[in-house]
Amino acid sequence: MVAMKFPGQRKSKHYFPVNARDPLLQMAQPGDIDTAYIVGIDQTLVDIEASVDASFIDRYGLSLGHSLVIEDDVAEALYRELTDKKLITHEFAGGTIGNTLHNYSVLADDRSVLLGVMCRDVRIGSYAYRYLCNTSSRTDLNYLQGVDGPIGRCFTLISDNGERTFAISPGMMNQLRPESIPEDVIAGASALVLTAYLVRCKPGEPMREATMQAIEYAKKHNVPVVLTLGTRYVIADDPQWWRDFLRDHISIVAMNEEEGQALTGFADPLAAADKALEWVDLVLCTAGPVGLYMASYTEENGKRKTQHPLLPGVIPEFNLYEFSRAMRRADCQTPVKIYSHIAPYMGGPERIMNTNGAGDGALSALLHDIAANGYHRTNVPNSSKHQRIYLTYSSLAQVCKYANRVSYQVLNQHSPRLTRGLPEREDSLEESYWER
Ligand SMILES: Nc1ncnc2c1ncn2[C@@H]1O[C@H](COP(=O)(O)OP(=O)(O)OP(=O)(O)O)[C@@H](O)[C@H]1O
Ligand SMILES: Nc1nc2c(ncn2[C@@H]2O[C@H](CO)[C@@H](O)[C@H]2O)c(=O)[nH]1
Repeated sequence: MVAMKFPGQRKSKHYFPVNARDPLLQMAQPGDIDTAYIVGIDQTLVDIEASVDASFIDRYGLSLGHSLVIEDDVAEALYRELTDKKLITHEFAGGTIGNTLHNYSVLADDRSVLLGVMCRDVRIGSYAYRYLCNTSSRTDLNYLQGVDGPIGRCFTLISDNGERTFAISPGMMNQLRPESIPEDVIAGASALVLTAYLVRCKPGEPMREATMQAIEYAKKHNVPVVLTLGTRYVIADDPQWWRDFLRDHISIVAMNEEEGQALTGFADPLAAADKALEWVDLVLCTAGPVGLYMASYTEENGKRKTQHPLLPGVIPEFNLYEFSRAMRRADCQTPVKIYSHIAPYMGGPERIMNTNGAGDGALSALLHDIAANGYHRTNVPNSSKHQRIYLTYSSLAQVCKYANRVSYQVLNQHSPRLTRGLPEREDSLEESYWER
């Protein structure tokens, strides 16, 4: 069996995946090597990207920056106008969790499992076909539930100012049934990944129940549940409902600063991340050109001081213990909160191709680190790294670096799905660095 690619070396200057050289790992018998994987649920969607003017958004009853579900007749009219005027620029496999799992599999060179629907009979050239062709071969699609109808379409409408507006034509994307959630697949996963979009379905559509079924299995088998928040409007509809949902079901939340504000009332991403720790164990909050923040818990006795400069913020010197590894609060005897921040990698790309999926990319990196921890724990259980039950393999500071690096990679390409893994050697580092 091939070993999973590990997230990075213990060196702070750069962050990229390399094969683990842990001698203990090499001693393990091949039969002992167990794989770690991530499972997620998504609405199976293709992104149909087009550049439009403001009047287009108004004409179809959409709302700028929002992701709205549209009726079939509106979708047909909209699609016809886009094709007639030749406005469609790209068509990709999409869906926020599909993207995240694909990116995870590309980064880890390892298995992820996608749960959702797929057309029972796939026609060559159809959107379903395109979805399958544009998903990593390491993403296991064998558990998809067959449906007799189309997958969803996500019209990704880019305005002159670069703002994206999503119009979702759902097709059969919300027809995933609770019986289609395999308990053993959830039980063996390092994490279950969900999006807030999953609970946005019409009465009678089973997606929400299927999601709740997966959450129930994850809780039963102590698998951390990860939620990414979608857009701020989904949260702003009923912030208290979401706070309760996080408190009751979620270990890890990923959001951008706007979603963070809708959830917590705090516009400052560090304040929002800190507030969210009331409900969950680990927070990833991306903040566009400001970079990203992470917040979590660790054991008082095991906390580690940073060697980086201390940073100012709503919590002074908040990054003091960022060299600590994240833990679930319930696994700490004396939990202490830890925080970290990182500015965009290399100051951000010279030219941003597309910010679509930059946040999802950051989440894939975090998931890779979590799965690497599960992999290492299974294969080297006596390692000092597992004296406590940690959530991440690396320190919060290191995970921030990795997440940030992956976001940069997504910003540098057009599609939200990585076309390849990170380079083994960063061009930005001088030759002597590699000669150690
Ligand atoms: N304008 C920018 N300049 C530099 N870096 C950026 C910029 N926008 C985004 N980034 C990088 O990408 C990361 C994620 O960006 P952002 O906060 O925009 O994600 P998001 O809104 O969740 O994206 P999406 O919902 O499309 O996945 C940031 O943490 C930062 O590292
Ligand atoms: N699952 C899901 N993904 C969405 C929705 N709206 C937008 N996205 C995805 O969000 C991604 C960008 O983060 C795009 O690739 C879209 O496909 C939705 O309602 N559900």
